[in-house]
Amino acid sequence: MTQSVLSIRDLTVEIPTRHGILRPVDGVSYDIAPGEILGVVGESGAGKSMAGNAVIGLLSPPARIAKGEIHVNGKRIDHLKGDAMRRLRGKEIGMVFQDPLTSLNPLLRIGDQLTETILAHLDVSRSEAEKRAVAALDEVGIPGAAERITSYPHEFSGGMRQRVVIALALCAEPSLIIADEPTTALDVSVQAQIIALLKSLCKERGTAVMLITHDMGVIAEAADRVAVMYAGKLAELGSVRDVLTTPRHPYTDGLMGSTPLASRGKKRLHQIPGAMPRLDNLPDGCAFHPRCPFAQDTCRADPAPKLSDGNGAACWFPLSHAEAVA
Ligand SMILES: Nc1ncnc2c1ncn2[C@@H]1O[C@H](COP(=O)(O)OP(=O)(O)OP(=O)(O)O)[C@@H](O)[C@H]1O
Repeated sequence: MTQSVLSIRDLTVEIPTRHGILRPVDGVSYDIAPGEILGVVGESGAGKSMAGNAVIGLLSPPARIAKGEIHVNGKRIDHLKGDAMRRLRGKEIGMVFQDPLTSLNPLLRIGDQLTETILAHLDVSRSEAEKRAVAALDEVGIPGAAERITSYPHEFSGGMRQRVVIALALCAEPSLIIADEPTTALDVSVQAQIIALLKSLCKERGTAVMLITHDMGVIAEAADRVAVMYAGKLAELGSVRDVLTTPRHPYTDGLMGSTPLASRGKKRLHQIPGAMPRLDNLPDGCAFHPRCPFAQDTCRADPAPKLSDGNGAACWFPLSHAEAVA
């Protein structure tokens, strides 16, 4: 069996507050294989970014990993701090955030940023690093890469800048990319191009991707598997084909109903009523029950069951396909 690039087990992030301990990520487990794109989806506040930030050691205090393990290429990393974590970022884990300007230094030419990143993580000469920097820009579709290498970040359009960020994330040949809403800040017309670029480059190189998005359309376009999060927990996990064609969790079905692309041609729940509960005011039982059209007494009394063998839906009464399309 191929070793997973990323393996998360029972990951729990806690935030101590005056109102008690909040758990924005609560007992989450999944794996990502080489070359696989795992889409992590859910409404705002579901805990998607917290899970990604936990992996790359960028949780803002007082948020902290309270329980669970994170392994990258078989090596446990959840306890790493400072320099050890910084070395891992860039070399083994590349990052693409929503706003390209958070990843790029506005005062440095992009060629220098690429070259320094390559030199920091790969054992190559400066001239080889400079050559690779041009090749990296070329690969992400920056026209005239050899000349644009001397440009500053502000001299690119938003879409082109995100291409530069992808080049920067991939230039040290990491085995894992964490992409957190990589297209949300871009014009609709360039969103699909950036997702297609990320997908093709990672597939070519066998890079694993954790693709965080609120958009089921992006999941349908790019992901191989999908993890649906709700109020810090995994609601559903499975292959994109299974989850999008026959969602088992009523929340997943509702998310699909609000996405024209993902629900095209299918009759689904139209909208999920209400809003996700605040973490300091979670209902008893399954956190989704107040919004669930299928909730029964068990759902109101008992926390949702865990996913069995890491797949399926964390639901007492998962939808049969007949119900999902009724
Ligand atoms: N310092 C904090 N104190 C209390 N709650 C916090 C703090 N930081 C984050 N949270 C809560 O943690 C939860 C998870 O946030 P997270 O950013 O991971 O959500 P998300 O699914 O990525 O949403 P979005 O798409 O809006 O970024 C949210 O409910 C948020 O309000």
